Amino acid sequence: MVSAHHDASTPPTRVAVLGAGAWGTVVARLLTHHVGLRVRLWARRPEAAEAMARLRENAPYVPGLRLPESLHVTSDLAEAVRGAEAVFVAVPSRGLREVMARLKALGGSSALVSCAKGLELGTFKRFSEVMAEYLPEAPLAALSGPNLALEIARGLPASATVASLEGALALRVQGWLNQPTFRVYTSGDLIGVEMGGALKNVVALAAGMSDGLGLGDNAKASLITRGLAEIVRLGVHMGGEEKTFYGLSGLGDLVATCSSRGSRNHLAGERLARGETLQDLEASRLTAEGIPTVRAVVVYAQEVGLELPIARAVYDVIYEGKAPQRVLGELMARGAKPEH
Ligand SMILES: NC(=O)C1=CN([C@@H]2O[C@H](COP(=O)(O)OP(=O)(O)OC[C@H]3O[C@@H](n4cnc5c(N)ncnc54)[C@H](O)[C@@H]3O)[C@@H](O)[C@H]2O)C=CC1
Ligand SMILES: O=C(CO)COP(=O)(O)O
Repeated sequence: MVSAHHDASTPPTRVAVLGAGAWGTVVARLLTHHVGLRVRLWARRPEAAEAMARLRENAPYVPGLRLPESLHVTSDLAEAVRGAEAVFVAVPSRGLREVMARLKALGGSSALVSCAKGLELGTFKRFSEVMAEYLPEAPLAALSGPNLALEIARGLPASATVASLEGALALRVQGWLNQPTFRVYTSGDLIGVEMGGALKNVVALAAGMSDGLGLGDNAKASLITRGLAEIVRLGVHMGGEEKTFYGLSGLGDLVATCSSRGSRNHLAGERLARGETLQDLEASRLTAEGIPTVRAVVVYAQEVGLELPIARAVYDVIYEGKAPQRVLGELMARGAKPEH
């Protein structure tokens, strides 16, 4: 692998990645490509950090990915973030507030880069908004795109968008992550990038149900396309720019997640189609961010009077116990209308 240029006379820049699941581990590995960076990866459980440091792999989450010696793995949060110019937050939504509260207690002036995808139930906040509650002074960015972690871990090509209201931060993160197999674009539309990443998971649940029921490629293409219409409707309502939803963090990620057998949201949809319930999915600890997100979306859409039939159908299966076959049938039976 070709390494990014670094002048040996300049001191290294420190960055931290929080969350040593699939995505945090792969983001940390991507960052180690830049020789000017010192990367620390924080794992919540000491035994997980110890095993990763010793074996130089994270077999439970990213089998086969070799962790370079330069990647420092620790379960000590203070050590992970000390002196870091930026902290990449890759914990799933269920751990976000707990981790942010701990970060706040440590103080610090790092920029924060949200790597997670979802919307908070109850507040309907994007994750960068949740982060800002704890560290209001921190410059914020979000990284999102068609980024199935296990493909990137195998060195397969992928691309992503880093969005920030602060152009210099987006450029900085782009410079750290860009490499021959990972092409990074910048954007100033933080809302659009985060909304696209959150909402594609809801459509992926529907696509997984459709695949699980064997409804075919025409049905799935219809769900992806009409799902995109719902993403644009809600995303623009929230303040995102329409064009962002046709970019990597919108359509790009939507296509990847809805078509992939490697997507956990798609898998959750397939399992629901096989008759499994929310309780079954929760018991298996599957990270499928579309599950909490769809609830947040449907509650919010009801409040503001937005029509989001696919999100509603997914919600009805997961939270109302309706049969996937029935709700997908009901989508087809809705009143006839113009496409646009
Ligand atoms: N896996 C992927 O391909 C991608 C995932 N993402 C997003 O990244 C986020 C993390 O997902 P993954 O890494 O895939 O999940 P994962 O299921 O692979 O790993 C989750 C990790 O978070 C840890 N964790 C769980 N609860 C925690 C808590 N309360 N505090 C701290 N750590 C906790 C777990 O121990 C585990 O190490 C999600 O929002 C996901 O949507 C984004 C892009 C790609
Ligand atoms: O966000 C992802 C791909 O970009 C990962 O999707 P899943 O969380 O459904 O696995």
